[in-house]
Amino acid sequence: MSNALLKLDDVHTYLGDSHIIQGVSFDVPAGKVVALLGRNGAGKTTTLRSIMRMVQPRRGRITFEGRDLAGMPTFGIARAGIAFVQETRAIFPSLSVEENIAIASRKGHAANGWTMERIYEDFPNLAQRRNNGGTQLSGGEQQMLAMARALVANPRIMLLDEPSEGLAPLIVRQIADIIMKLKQAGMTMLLVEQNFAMATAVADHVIVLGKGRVRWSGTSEELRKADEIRHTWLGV
Ligand SMILES: Nc1ncnc2c1ncn2[C@@H]1O[C@H](COP(=O)(O)OP(=O)(O)OP(=O)(O)O)[C@@H](O)[C@H]1O
Repeated sequence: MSNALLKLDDVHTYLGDSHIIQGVSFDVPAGKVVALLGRNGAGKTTTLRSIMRMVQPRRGRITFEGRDLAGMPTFGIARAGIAFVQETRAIFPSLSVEENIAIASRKGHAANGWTMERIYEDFPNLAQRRNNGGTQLSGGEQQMLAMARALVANPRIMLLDEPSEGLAPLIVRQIADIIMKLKQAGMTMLLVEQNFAMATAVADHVIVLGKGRVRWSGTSEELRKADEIRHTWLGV
């Protein structure tokens, strides 16, 4: 596919002696949201960490805009335009909301034009709390701040690791709305989720991962009808 912004081709990753990712291949086309679903331990986070080269795949190729990421350090991959919003949300607790965003700000792909002003328009909760410390935020606000910090680096693609984790349903809906808004603004996203309803509501395409392999892929609509796949690999 010529419009694949990010491409994984037969990726194998080991953690210690365990063969965690066993030949994973998929594409993330520009402007689309691809969801990576699977049970606990299926290898979703390890896939994201392989893309960022926080772990080194032993075999296979990962290309971004046609360029092989092998041998690149994690910071180089981030600078090339891949933003990773980790489950830990990695907020600096001693800094204010505004300072957290400011230090992450970078021109990056300026055409995207994510500035502090634009962040405050799209994340009114953060605007209200701009002078609050990172630790004074709710879980949902911390997730929004983590996403805002990724956006102001003006990436080409965002990797989101379980943004809904630990959040109340109402807040999950707010996060889903933000993801939809980003998609409408043209942002490409690879979304790792446990929340089936949320992920299928926002994704154009779904990859089901099970025991380190791609077990199924298709549209959200198709997955809702694929009862056996859902039961076997997702438990929903
Ligand atoms: N250092 C390690 N050595 C061996 N196995 C590990 C190590 N770290 C994690 N694992 C195992 O790797 C597997 C994949 O983990 P991974 O975090 O990628 O799964 P996941 O699908 O993202 O699940 P989760 O939702 O729990 O993060 C798990 O079974 C985990 O127990």
